[in-house]
Amino acid sequence: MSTYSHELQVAQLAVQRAIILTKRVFHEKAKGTVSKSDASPVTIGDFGAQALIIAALKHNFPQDEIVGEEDADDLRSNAALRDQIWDLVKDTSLADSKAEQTLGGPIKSVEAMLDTIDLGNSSGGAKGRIWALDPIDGTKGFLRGGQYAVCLALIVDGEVTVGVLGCPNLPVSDTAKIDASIGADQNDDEGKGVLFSAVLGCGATSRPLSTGGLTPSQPISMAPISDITQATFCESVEAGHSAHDDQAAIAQKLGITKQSVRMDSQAKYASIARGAGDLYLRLPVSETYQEKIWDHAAGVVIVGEAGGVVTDAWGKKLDFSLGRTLSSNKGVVAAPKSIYPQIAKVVVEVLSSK
Ligand SMILES: Nc1ncnc2c1ncn2[C@@H]1O[C@H](COP(=O)(O)OS(=O)(=O)O)[C@@H](OP(=O)(O)O)[C@H]1O
Ligand SMILES: [Mg+2]
Ligand SMILES: [Mg+2]
Ligand SMILES: [Mg+2]
Repeated sequence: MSTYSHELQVAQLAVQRAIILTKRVFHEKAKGTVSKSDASPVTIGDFGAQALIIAALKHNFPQDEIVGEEDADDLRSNAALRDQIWDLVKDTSLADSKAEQTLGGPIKSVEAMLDTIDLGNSSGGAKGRIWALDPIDGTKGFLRGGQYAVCLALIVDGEVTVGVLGCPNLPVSDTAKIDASIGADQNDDEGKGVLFSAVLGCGATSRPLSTGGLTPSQPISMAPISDITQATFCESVEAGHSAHDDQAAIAQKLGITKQSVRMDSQAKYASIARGAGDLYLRLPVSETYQEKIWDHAAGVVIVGEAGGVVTDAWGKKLDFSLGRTLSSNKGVVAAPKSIYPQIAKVVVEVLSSK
């Protein structure tokens, strides 16, 4: 077995199992949405997915720390919400019993579920093995039936080493370039659901999501691009998450004529890594907002291994060793190696002229 192959397998199966739950929430349930202290939404899907993934990590790697987006505070004071989540978590399992066994089987009790969610409370840092978990990235996209991703990455001594992104609403087929329709409501599951993975130094892959064991994978790589004016660039749906006006100015300066593709979540990183798009621009809207490590860790290693470069808006490598946030970085620029320098120069020009 190569280094990190067990970590990769557990992460892939754990993400795959969590997506069984998030899809059940989307199709069968009231979403149980509550507002967090920063006014952002969280649903029973986010809590349930965090519980299932942390249980799988703790079963296999009991010593590892976990930086998870959610905590169980709201559930300890809201029995109805807690019971709704437990109802889903207790009988969500992979259809392949060997794969389910690898993840340690079901969580034992509702109390154990709350404690498991709270194991995502690591403060992160520069030493040792730390998992970064976003149980639903793009919660707003999830709620509106757009793109969302279940995101898990292993950071070793501050370096993102393993990354897995489960994107239930991306098309399995990657032959077409993405366009505006990709970010819109996904009305059915037909032909959708992709699991992206990478291990540092070992390349990036994708495979169709399944509800059992892992399906065969294929290598992915960014699209070769020589004429930047033909690039497809991705950005957030929410204007509050990245500066659409600065991004439009950058695109214009680069001579990009195509309309940007707006989609929620790290599905943006996944889409450029498989060559369905070319660039991802995420310029800061606020002086004070610090990007969260779970919003980027998996995407960064997947794009890096697919032949891309990811930095912040000023060309600095994203530093995952400083805790739960990327406190020394502002914004994100992700692009194929060949055109990154051209883009980075224009990003700095636009930001400096403000
Ligand atoms: N002000 C601000 N600036 C930048 N980023 C922010 C901000 N506020 C929230 N967030 C984080 O954005 C995550 C959603 O990812 P995207 O921005 O790619 O999606 S979206 O298109 O805007 O919905 C979202 O992740 P989830 O909470 O997991 O959905 C947030 O962590
Ligand atoms: Mg959130
Ligand atoms: Mg997120
Ligand atoms: Mg989230």
